Amino acid sequence: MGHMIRGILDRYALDFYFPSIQVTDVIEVLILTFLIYQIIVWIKNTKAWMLLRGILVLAVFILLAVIFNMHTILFIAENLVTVMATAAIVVFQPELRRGLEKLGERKFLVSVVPFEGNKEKANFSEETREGMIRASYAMGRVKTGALIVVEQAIRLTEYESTGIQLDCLVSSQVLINIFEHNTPLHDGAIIVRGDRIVSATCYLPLSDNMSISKDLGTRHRAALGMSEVSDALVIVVSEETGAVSAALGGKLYRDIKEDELRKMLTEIQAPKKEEGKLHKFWKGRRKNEKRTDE
Ligand SMILES: Nc1ncnc2c1ncn2[C@@H]1O[C@H](COP(=O)(O)OP(=O)(O)OP(=O)(O)O)[C@@H](O)[C@H]1O
Repeated sequence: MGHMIRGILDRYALDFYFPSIQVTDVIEVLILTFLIYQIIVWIKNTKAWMLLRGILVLAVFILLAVIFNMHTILFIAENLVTVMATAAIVVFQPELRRGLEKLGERKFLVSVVPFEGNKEKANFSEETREGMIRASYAMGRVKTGALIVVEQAIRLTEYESTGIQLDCLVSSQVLINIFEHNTPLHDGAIIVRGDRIVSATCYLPLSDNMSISKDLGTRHRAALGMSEVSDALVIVVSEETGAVSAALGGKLYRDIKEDELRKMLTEIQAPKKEEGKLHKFWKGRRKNEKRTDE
């Protein structure tokens, strides 16, 4: 039996080419699979999906031009390839940047490099969350405009530096005071990191989303823009209507109720649930420091 199998193998199998597979080859395949998967997900979730469909339509036209020997179309297509590649990079700069930032995000790193998970993430406490909610709806009732950026894994240092540096615990009173009309800090956005306000009067990038409602002005566009280039949750209170909205992941959730905002704020830092209560209470405070609403 053994002789028979060996005979069959000698006769047929030896004609095949079996490359020797090294460990690095397996790693290479895994890396490529992962990258291709990420690129496909990225394409699906961004404007790049529309670009891809556009490219497919163009490809069909070019194929027809090849089949029917349309030289002029082929000449134009050949010369436009480089220009179009450069244009795509310029048009999709925010998405490309977001994609690269995502690679560096802690959530992603934790799954690949386990020790990253031990690093401190600037989470906020329940008091901070409630302070932000209370202040937002209190400002909404008296139609005071506000823009609150709640930082997550992506550091917003670049935007922080456009404003006035602060270092103070979040409380509803402080927030209401900051956004009070005709005060030096009311214009622009504030950035909240963990339990502290780190900057006020910050300038945020404006979204160029064409589908955003025409009745929304630059405050809402800035909130949406910030959520497109980062993982931050941006709370916006309209000066015109008093409505509270929130922008997250490039989407604007308009005129949301208190409970919805609470849910969003809770969900963005879901892993925090595992932490001890005492740790939550003290995080972000200096020794003997108290909130104004305590
Ligand atoms: N790029 C920006 N970054 C930060 N804040 C901004 C930015 N653009 C506008 N703002 C804030 O928004 C205010 C202007 O709001 P505007 O009335 O244009 O917006 P809106 O979306 O219609 O909001 P509202 O409903 O409150 O009127 C500015 O005074 C400023 O405080």
